[in-house]
Amino acid sequence: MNDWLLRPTAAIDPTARAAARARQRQLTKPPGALGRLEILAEDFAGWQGRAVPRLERVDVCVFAADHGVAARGVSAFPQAVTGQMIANFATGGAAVAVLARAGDARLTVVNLGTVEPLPAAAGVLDLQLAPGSADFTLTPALTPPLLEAALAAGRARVDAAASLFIGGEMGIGNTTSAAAVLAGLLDVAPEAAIGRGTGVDDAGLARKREAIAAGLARHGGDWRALAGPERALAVLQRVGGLEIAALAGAFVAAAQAGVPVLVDGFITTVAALAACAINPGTRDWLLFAHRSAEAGHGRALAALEAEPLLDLGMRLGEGSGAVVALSLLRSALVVHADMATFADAGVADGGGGE
Ligand SMILES: O=C(O)c1ccc[n+]([C@@H]2O[C@H](COP(=O)([O-])O)[C@@H](O)[C@H]2O)c1
Ligand SMILES: Cc1cc2nc[nH]c2cc1C
Repeated sequence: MNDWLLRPTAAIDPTARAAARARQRQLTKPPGALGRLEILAEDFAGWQGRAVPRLERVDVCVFAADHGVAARGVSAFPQAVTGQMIANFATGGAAVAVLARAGDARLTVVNLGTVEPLPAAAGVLDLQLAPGSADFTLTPALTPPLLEAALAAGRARVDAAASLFIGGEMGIGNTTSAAAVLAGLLDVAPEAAIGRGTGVDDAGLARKREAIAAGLARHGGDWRALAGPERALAVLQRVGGLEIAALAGAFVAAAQAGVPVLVDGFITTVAALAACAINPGTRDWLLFAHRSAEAGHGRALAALEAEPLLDLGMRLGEGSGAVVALSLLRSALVVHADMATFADAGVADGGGGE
């Protein structure tokens, strides 16, 4: 079954982290003057087990799926957009594709299940596990075997040779599913978890709240007595979605493989919250790229004690915010690696500590 999910995550190397910190003090700048960039370099040193870490290969994987709950009128866009955007990722016109190209990251697109099967498209891994998830106001979103297959599909996209994994998602209706997962994991009211997604009006927002309330009323009893991994898996199965589960599986697998993850926006952060509930060691391998404009993201970030790098008012998903933040990581690691030390440059140091 899902035994792999509970296997230990990789260890962080405290010696390499300390060596990176010592190196930061020798670089030609006042101590701490590069702020959070210094911490990022130290984080990567601990993850990579070397004082001078490098971003050699960045993998971006966009997981796409349809959502039965879209039938409740919870999105500003028609369901067909999920499949249409999959093609746009593959042909390179979507934001994340453009950004990945510019940012020297490798993009993979995985279709986990759309209502309309995709025409064969070059560059898409078309798994089509099911025609999307079921409408969770009526039945569980996923069957247990589908949940297992989606988690495994995420795991299969993680390559231990990558220096960084970015998970993206695409799925019309998925802010409703993600909000339901968030509400289920944290036991918060739908109001605290929802936002306008692709831009629903007040009536659409009310339909989202009602759909989530109906989902919680129908399924909440199945998980309320549970805790830890059992609860997270029950929530994902009852009210989640294929791409949310795949992201959670990928995040756990990345932490187990020793590959750090740069988490994107609302849906991916909810998947990260589920991943950490399933396997708490996952948290040590997560960095958070940005604060999405989606109301509800703050709740998920707070639960993970995450302080994202950027706040740009983005709410696109796809992994786009994470690929934007990738340039910050590159800056952090290049100054750490290539700046002159006080000794190299013949610059007088301050003589003291931080
Ligand atoms: O990542 C985010 O923070 C985010 C916030 C709002 C919307 N989205 C994207 O918009 C789609 C879901 O919106 P909706 O309104 O259909 O639920 C889905 O494809 C997501 O990638 C993503
Ligand atoms: C056009 C469009 C692009 C997206 N990318 C991620 N979610 C999306 C939703 C829409 C509607």
